[in-house]
Amino acid sequence: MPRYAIITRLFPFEACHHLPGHQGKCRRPHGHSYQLEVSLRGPIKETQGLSDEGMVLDFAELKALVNRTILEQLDPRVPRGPEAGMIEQGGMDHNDLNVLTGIRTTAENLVHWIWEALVAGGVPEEFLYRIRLWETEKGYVEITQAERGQEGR
Ligand SMILES: Nc1nc2c(c(=O)[nH]1)N=C([C@H](O)[C@H](O)COP(=O)(O)OP(=O)(O)OP(=O)(O)O)CN2
Ligand SMILES: [Zn+2]
Repeated sequence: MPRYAIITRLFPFEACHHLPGHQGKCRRPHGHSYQLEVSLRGPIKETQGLSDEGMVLDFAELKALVNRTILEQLDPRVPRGPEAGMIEQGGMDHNDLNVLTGIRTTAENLVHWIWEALVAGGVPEEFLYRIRLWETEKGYVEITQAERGQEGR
């Protein structure tokens, strides 16, 4: 019987967003120091002599996957979308999650967007265990297979 484990790596990033129509302060553009936590659950590899013997997935591989599929698009030095020109004209110098994702950027919606981006980027969905996104130091949203409607698949 294979032994299983859950591995988690943290990915801090800076970005701005706003929530149109929000009754509080969040309707205006503002920045957050987000902290993304990506957790995978899988069998511990047992093949002797391989670099990843005793691992579910090398943290370096997980880092490369998340960088490629999510964080490289969020790099504030890489403006995206039609608003990119604003930066040269003295506009926002953070990535704007509203522009990048095209969704209403609540933390709830963002964790589902991140889940889907990771799967589209090649992370096997059955290995995705939890996506947790800290929007502030005090508040986070997380989803697991259950919230994706995939428990027991
Ligand atoms: N369920 C959710 N509620 C809120 C979200 C969200 O994504 N999901 N987002 C916001 C805003 O983006 C806001 O920037 C963060 O809210 P809040 O915790 O109120 O921010 P502060 O840390 O600045 O709170 P203080 O109490 O003023 O320190 C709002 N709600
Ligand atoms: Zn916010």
